[in-house]
Amino acid sequence: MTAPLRLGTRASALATAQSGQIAERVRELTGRAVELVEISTPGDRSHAPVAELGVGVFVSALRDALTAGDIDLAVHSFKDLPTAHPDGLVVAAIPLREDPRDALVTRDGRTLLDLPEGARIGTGAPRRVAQINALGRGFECVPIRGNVDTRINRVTGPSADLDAVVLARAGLSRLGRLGEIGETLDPMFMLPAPAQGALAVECRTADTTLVDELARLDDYQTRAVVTAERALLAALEAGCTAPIAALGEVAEDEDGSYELYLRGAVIQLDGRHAVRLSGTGTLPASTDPAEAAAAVGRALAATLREEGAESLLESVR
Ligand SMILES: NCc1[nH]cc(CCC(=O)O)c1CC(=O)O
Repeated sequence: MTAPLRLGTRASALATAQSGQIAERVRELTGRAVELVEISTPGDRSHAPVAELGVGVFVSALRDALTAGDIDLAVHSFKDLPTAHPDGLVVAAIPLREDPRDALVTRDGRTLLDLPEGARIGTGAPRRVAQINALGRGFECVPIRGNVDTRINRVTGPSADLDAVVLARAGLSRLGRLGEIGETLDPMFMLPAPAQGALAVECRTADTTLVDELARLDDYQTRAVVTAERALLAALEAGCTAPIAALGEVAEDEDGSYELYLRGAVIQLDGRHAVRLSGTGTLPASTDPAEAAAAVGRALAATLREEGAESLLESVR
């Protein structure tokens, strides 16, 4: 009888929902018992905007607990992970991604087209603010923080003060709240954050048995697209709070190899200037797609730079 695996999670509803769903998958695939261990992070205790708290604020407490041996695995929202990876830990699985798109929560099923000029939209994420401003519809972006429930309450609660909030559709899906979406936003104008909707299942590199067991949760196509999106972000030397968007998609070729189509955008906060480009590459059929996918991301980052991404980023640094 082996000891149960300890899965560390933040206490928020979203974190416990996604950790619980992964715990269930680990039980199914490995036959091992899994228990959730709540870890409080400075990001949960602070009310400052995420852009001020800095990259990885939600992640380091979980990683410290992993390194210290207090927990055996952790589930992160992949888009919240810093691009640098710590020694001694490995992302052992990237499970099948949820729908990566952003969603607009409104009252009475209103869509973006139904919102009047001057409508107040809650989001503090520079990437979302920049793309809403780029619509040229005269919307006002209002910085907002807190968990999903708090954010939705600003629109539909008793003391609502906003017309809409932008949230990742994936988070709403994991919480069973898709019904509150007024419109899922088209990536043509609201390109998601790199790795949005994907999870990273992390453990200690030295736990080789667990590393192998968790590999059964891995999804090839998700790993490929997420690797490409994150390589683009890393090559632009920017974190998850920069106005950078990326979305990879994969199609299978007749010969069994895969074609990766990657879109990327850097948008100035006021939405007046943006660089939006795409790139493609072929991924090997059977081997690890990571290197080929990362190359597509780096190449697209280089093209974005040539077309002026650097000066757009400079304006927000
Ligand atoms: N930065 C917070 C965060 N990190 C991951 C998600 C949503 C779920 C996901 O992308 O996997 C959210 C909330 C949001 O952006 O609406």
